Amino acid sequence: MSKNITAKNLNVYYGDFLAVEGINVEIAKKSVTAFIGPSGCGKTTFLRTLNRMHEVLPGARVEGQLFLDDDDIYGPGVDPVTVRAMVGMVFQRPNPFPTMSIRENVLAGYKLNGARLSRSQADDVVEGALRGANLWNEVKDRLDKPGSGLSGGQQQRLCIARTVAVKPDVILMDEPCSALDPISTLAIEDLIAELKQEYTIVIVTHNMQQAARVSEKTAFFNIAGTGKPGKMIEYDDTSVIFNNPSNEQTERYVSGKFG
Ligand SMILES: Nc1ncnc2c1ncn2[C@@H]1O[C@H](COP(=O)(O)OP(=O)(O)OP(=O)(O)O)[C@@H](O)[C@H]1O
Repeated sequence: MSKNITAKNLNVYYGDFLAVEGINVEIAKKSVTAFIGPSGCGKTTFLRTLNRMHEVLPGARVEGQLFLDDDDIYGPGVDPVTVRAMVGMVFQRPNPFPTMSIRENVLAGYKLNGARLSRSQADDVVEGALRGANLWNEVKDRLDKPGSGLSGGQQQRLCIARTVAVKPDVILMDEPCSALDPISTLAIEDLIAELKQEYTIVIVTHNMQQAARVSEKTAFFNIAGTGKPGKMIEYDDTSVIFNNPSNEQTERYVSGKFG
């Protein structure tokens, strides 16, 4: 249910523009890895290559290899839709489907995949996913009410429930708390700590305290200047990145001297 991620010599383009260059990284299963770095250094771009979301933009492409365990997700004949079922994504703004009920939102992935569930199977999926997202107790009496009627923090947990419902191997989170208040943020951080027991989690965050709180490993990205590609400068245990980084750029960034 959880897979290792390995990138080998990965370059990421928007048309002719090389946005991210030369990524080599191994991310262990059942762990949380944070991507940090200044704006525009390619964190989101690289994150979106991990489930082949990048290529939905016209002209966007990837060079190199990206493995989930031993399978290259960019290998010949691999269906991006299958990859996206294995690698779920949670976005910056909670985005439940506004016309769907809470229950329908949780089941949306099954519907998209064309799976047919009996009523009792669907009930089990809904309860399991909402429990997994620490939302069950708050919504169990209003499953048929619209998902858009929940608070922002609850909506984000609903989006996490929708993601875990289809049992992915990896969960990608792109600044999942940036639109949330501090209490909801802590609820999501607690949830991340629980989810890592089952999933490989990669999170982009601008909040360095958050990276320090939730992740075991941190990757620092940087960019040499406008128009230059973003690079992964240093990747290590989170405690090393924040307390004793080996690269001077990392040290300057985590100590607040730039960015
Ligand atoms: N759709 C796009 N088309 C062309 N270039 C893009 C597109 N999206 C991003 N870029 C460029 O790719 C580079 C990396 O952007 P990206 O959004 O990945 O950075 P980031 O580190 O996630 O930034 P932020 O922290 O501000 O979200 C930037 O130069 C950006 O302008």
